[in-house]
Amino acid sequence: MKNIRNFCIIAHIDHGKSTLADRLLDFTGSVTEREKKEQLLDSMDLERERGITIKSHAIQMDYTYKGEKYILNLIDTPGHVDFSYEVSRSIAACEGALLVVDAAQSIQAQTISNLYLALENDLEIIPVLNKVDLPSANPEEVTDDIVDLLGCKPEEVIPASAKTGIGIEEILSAIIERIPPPKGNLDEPLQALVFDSVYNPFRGVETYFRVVNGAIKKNQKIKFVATGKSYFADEIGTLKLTQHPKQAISTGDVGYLITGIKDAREVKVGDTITDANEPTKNPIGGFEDVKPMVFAGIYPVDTEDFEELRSSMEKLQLNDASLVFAPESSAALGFGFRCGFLGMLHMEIIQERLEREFDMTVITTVPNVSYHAFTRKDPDTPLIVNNPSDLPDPSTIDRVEEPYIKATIITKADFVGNVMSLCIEKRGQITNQTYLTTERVELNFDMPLAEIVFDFYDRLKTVSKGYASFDYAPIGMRASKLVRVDILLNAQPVDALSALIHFDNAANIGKKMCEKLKELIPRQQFDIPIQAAIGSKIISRETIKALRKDVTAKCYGGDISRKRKLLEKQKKGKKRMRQVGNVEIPQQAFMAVLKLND
Ligand SMILES: Nc1nc2c(ncn2[C@@H]2O[C@H](COP(=O)(O)OP(=O)(O)OP(=O)(O)O)[C@@H](O)[C@H]2O)c(=O)[nH]1
Repeated sequence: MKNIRNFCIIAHIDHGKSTLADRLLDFTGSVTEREKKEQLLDSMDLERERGITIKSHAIQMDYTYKGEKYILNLIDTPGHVDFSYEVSRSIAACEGALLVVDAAQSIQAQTISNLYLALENDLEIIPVLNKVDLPSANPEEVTDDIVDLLGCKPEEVIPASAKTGIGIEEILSAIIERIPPPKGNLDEPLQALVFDSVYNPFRGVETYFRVVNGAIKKNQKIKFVATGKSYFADEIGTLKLTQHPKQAISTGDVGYLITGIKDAREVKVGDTITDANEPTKNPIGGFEDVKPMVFAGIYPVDTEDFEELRSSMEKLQLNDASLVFAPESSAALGFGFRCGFLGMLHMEIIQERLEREFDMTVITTVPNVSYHAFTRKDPDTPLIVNNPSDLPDPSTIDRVEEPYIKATIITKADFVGNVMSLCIEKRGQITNQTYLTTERVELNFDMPLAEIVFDFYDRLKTVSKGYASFDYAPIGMRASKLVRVDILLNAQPVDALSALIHFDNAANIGKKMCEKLKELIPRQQFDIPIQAAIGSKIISRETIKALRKDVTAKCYGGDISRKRKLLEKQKKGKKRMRQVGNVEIPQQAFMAVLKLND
């Protein structure tokens, strides 16, 4: 055990976490040339394309230092706020962390939020100043920033380049010298922390764990504490680039477990694995059931594909336990599902996977958060509203609560004014402002989560010319004056376009919605009035003028093949349109509310 080191890499997005991981694997000889791929730890196609690590994995390296053999377990952490609970459990499985900071970008919002998570778990922090090879690098200044942030000595910051290999050996020495070996007792009953799981269509769910006390043995009968279910450990082993089956994994070490579980929901990140016959009395703390934060309706473009969509969603859920869904019906869209996601990125991933892996064409409605409505009749019991159209009659409502977050934004001093105006417009209340240096400022706001879902990232980037980083954490529910704004097309309410909006912004947003929809909905053969309403009160109106649209008119009947081509083209253009009443609505229109400021 004294020769084991468990560590993770924490960094702001793009500061070089994956590249550094690759370099460490290279240097310790954990990868053969043949196995070398550019981003070794990111295995899902989608991840590779997006360049972000969505699912955390672990990898074991052997390294000889001063004549002694060491086992280094690198636990990879996802780099996006949607997956912050998984990050926290990966961090909990380690004794130390490499804090990677880009020498040109310095400290960013995610650097700080991840650092706090690591400090809460008492991790030893090794600061790494990455990308020193860049001409734009500012090593002295950024080292000062790191020293200020951590209160460490300048010589503790390791200058490195994950690209050229500078500093890699120093990092490995620091991992061994500075990170303490795991503590724990081999004679106690088994206690292992689940920090990740991956679905494998052939072998079932692979559970990644860190043994805190005792040992896990092949064929042992084990139990998951939170779910209460027992299984046999069919296979256990350590993770190199491939899996290496073992007879036992002991205190302090990291490994994988295969039990034949076929449903991802049976393995919960943060759960404790113990012996079924001699269970531990102390499950590992910090377990939470992950709760979806963002909801949206997903509907098949072709109403006949509902059952196929259901089976695709069920299959997706088998390997992504954080996806939740329930059937719903919409007057406008027919039968579909109300789905819960960890965040906006998670939602995009699910939508893309439905299309790529299951060949489904779907319509997604405007995402919203989960509200609590309290009625006058029963002002103590919250009614959970995951769909704006489920909000009870306003006359019966006592109050509505919405989820709030604490936002951390780091920007340049020049942009503080812009960022503040944006956050205030988004109903934020500033709670703190700290100058990290004379140039860089950290701002904290309490804000409604719903405002982040709506176009916040893009606006933040624009107002700060790209010089702002952003991270957030939920801080609970707060009462807000929210009203439901409905949209009527041709005098027919389209439930899928309803949104809950703060009373003060309702008139403005209603108006912008109507204008945006006018842009997005193609002209048809009759006038289409677009109205926004609160209850029975119309707050805004636009009209789409009629157009007799005959795409073949230009062809003078001459060339038939050209005519056919045009008709084909028109047919294709119809994909992702939904007929609501007698109006055709394209997919973008359902997301219009997200794009009001374009
Ligand atoms: N010049 C230079 N570029 C680097 C260095 N390390 C990483 N990069 C580049 O920086 C970019 C981001 O690196 P990644 O390793 O993907 O960053 P990451 O932190 O893993 O990013 P996420 O997985 O998206 O969180 C890539 O284009 C790398 O090639 C370095 O030391 N020097």
